[in-house]
Amino acid sequence: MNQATTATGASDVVYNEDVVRKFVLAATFWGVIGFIVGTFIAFQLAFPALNLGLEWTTFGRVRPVHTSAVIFAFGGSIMFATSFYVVQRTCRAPLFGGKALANFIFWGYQLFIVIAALGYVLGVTQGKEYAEPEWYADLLLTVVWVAYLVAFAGTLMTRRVSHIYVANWFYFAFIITVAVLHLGNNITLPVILFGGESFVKSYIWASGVQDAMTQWWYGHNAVGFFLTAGFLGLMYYFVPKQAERPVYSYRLSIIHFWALVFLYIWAGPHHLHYTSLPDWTQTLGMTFSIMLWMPSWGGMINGLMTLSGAWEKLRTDPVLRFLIASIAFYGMSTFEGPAMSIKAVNGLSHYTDWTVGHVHSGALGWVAFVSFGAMYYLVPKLWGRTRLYSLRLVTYHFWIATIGIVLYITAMWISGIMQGLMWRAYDDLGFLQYSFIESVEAMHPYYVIRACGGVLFVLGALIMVWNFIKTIGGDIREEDEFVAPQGAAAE
Ligand code: HEM
Ligand code: HEM
Ligand SMILES: [Cu+2]
Repeated sequence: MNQATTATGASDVVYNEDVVRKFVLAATFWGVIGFIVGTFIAFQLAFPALNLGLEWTTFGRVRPVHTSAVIFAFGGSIMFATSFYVVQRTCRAPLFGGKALANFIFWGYQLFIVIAALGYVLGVTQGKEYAEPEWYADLLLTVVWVAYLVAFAGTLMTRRVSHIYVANWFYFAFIITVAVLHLGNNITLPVILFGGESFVKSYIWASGVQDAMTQWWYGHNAVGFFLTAGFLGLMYYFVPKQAERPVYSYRLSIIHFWALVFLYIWAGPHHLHYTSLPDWTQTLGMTFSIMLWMPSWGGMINGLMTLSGAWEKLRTDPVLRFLIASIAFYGMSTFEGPAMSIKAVNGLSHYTDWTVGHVHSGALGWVAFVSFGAMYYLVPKLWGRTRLYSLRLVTYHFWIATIGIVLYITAMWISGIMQGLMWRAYDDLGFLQYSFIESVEAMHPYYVIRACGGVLFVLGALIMVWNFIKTIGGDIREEDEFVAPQGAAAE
């Protein structure tokens, strides 16, 4: 495998780096927008006056703008950028389909994002979480995604090395599964086909519990394949690269790959505990979720142990620090998830902020951090600079963002468990001890703390933007870090 990770590009192959550059810029842009919108809705929850009394700016409409901006616009652009970069290099082949296909994918995807976000603000939605876009946007995404599959699989098929590096397995599973999920969860009938007045409105084929199960088969595997498998692909390329070490165990990567893709698909019912979903289905979802802990930690161990023999690099390399911290957060949220999938635990955690805390330890700690690490690696390479403008700024970004995450998730753990306990508290006469609004009031301080965590996370991201602007501009800041690596530790 080592030969694959150290591929530097045979001289006769011209890689398409233009599309990678575009997607890196898009990811940076959408990341900042998504984090700012997240911080805005966090303040809305703390101070409802910020709904501004306008339909377009209410929490309910802005929330999906946040979730889609961070998952699909930011996360998606990262996936396109890194998968295109990695597949070309590890296959020593130019991107299949040429510039035209790559540009179609880029602009088609950006168009999809804008159409989807405009719809949310105007009140157009299917009402399915993470699958809010209506049928016309879904169709556009289908075309773009097929083009993505063609470009990626075509590059694999025209590869000039016999071996397929493990990162590509994860990317490929991500592309295929997201296609299946998207098609399965969006089978709808637009009302206009049946003489309805509205162009935008459609109805999902299923209803009731069948619809709920389809939705959470989708939602859970969006986490499993969009936010996990894809980003594991990223990890398998960029961690060995940045650490300059081979992957710890190639065998482990194959075992945990197959275990992960097999188990994830069945775990969706843990989103529907204690609903009208049949009991056996809930238990099945719980069982598979608990088993899922193992392949998840297999990935974590493989990522962390890649550093064995090179741990001291963590002291001097802040980019590596982002990557390794992300793996630690991945391990944490994939421990918390199986715990929350146990019905007795879920009885407390479900509907509370505990879920939101779990989401963001995965989303901020794992997805965003591993992406920042990859972007810091890529930007100097893609723009032909010898190194980043400033490593010290990377260190600042790391610590500011980490404090932001810690504020976010600890506030949510406390408020979530408090919510759960308040809702189930009875007084001596057997009446509920608290009214719902009392539990809402009790959340206020934690919502303020979470919003402050968001401000720090945004601040860190803006530092990154500044670093990118200077790096792309060709500036280099004289810093001790570069001459005497020990300087970073003394900082
Ligand atoms: C500055 C950083 C961020 C802040 C302040 C923030 C804030 C928020 C808030 C306030 C909510 C609504 C919670 C609720 O309804 O009670 C939310 C939901 C969500 N956010 Fe973020 N967010 C941030 C970054 C991210 C990132 C980077 C991702 C993904 C990569 C993400 C993914 C999500 C998801 C999936 C939900 C829905 C959670 C659920 O339904 O349980 N967020 N966020
Ligand atoms: C072994 C791995 C994992 C398991 C078994 C798991 C399990 C769970 C469970 C039980 C819930 C709460 C469902 C509910 O009460 O409504 C949940 C929610 C969630 N988890 Fe995980 N989790 C895992 C890893 C992750 C990771 C790594 C991420 C992010 C990158 C993530 C993102 C989410 C999101 C976005 C939700 C909220 C869905 C919603 O209600 O909108 N999970 N997860
Ligand atoms: Cu799930």
